[in-house]
Amino acid sequence: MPPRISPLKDAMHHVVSKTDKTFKLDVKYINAVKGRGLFAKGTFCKGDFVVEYRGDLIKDAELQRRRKRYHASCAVYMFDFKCIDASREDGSFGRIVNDDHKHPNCKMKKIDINGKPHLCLFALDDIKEGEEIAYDYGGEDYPWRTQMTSVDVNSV
Ligand SMILES: C[S@@+](CC[C@H](N)C(=O)[O-])C[C@H]1O[C@@H](n2cnc3c(N)ncnc32)[C@H](O)[C@@H]1O
Repeated sequence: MPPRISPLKDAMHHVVSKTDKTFKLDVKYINAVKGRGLFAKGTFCKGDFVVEYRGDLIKDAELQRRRKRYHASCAVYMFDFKCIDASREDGSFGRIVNDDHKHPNCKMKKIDINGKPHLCLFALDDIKEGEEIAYDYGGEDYPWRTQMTSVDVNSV
């Protein structure tokens, strides 16, 4: 087996080259509620770098300005730690990752590269082929966390 590349070096490589792991990840349509999701088409080991949440790094004043301008369905793509605005459909994979606050398999971490912060997802556990990539979006009460789907209703 080839030696494992350090997750941080791997993340830096993908951040700098603005590339996603297209050989290990796939975007698939799930359903009308969730929309699309990102799925593993290879395996990941616990700790591995998975994907960058790529977008425009914007300041607070610009964040407030864009929030007023955007429809709610776009505003949810804005990851607010400073703010990464990933609302533009640019074909990148990070913006497709859905929320799972109960059983996330990835964790978002901020890493600084060349003096700029970047948001990257790292595997919390080993991830099997076919698993959906998901992380905990954070504390907000997002509507989908309380809404029951027809799948939930049928299993009650
Ligand atoms: C950053 S986007 C994720 C990608 C999105 N699913 C797509 O198709 O572009 C966030 C949006 O995905 C949906 N979403 C994310 N996690 C979800 C979940 N656990 N259940 C239902 N919808 C979810 C919500 O519509 C949310 O506004």
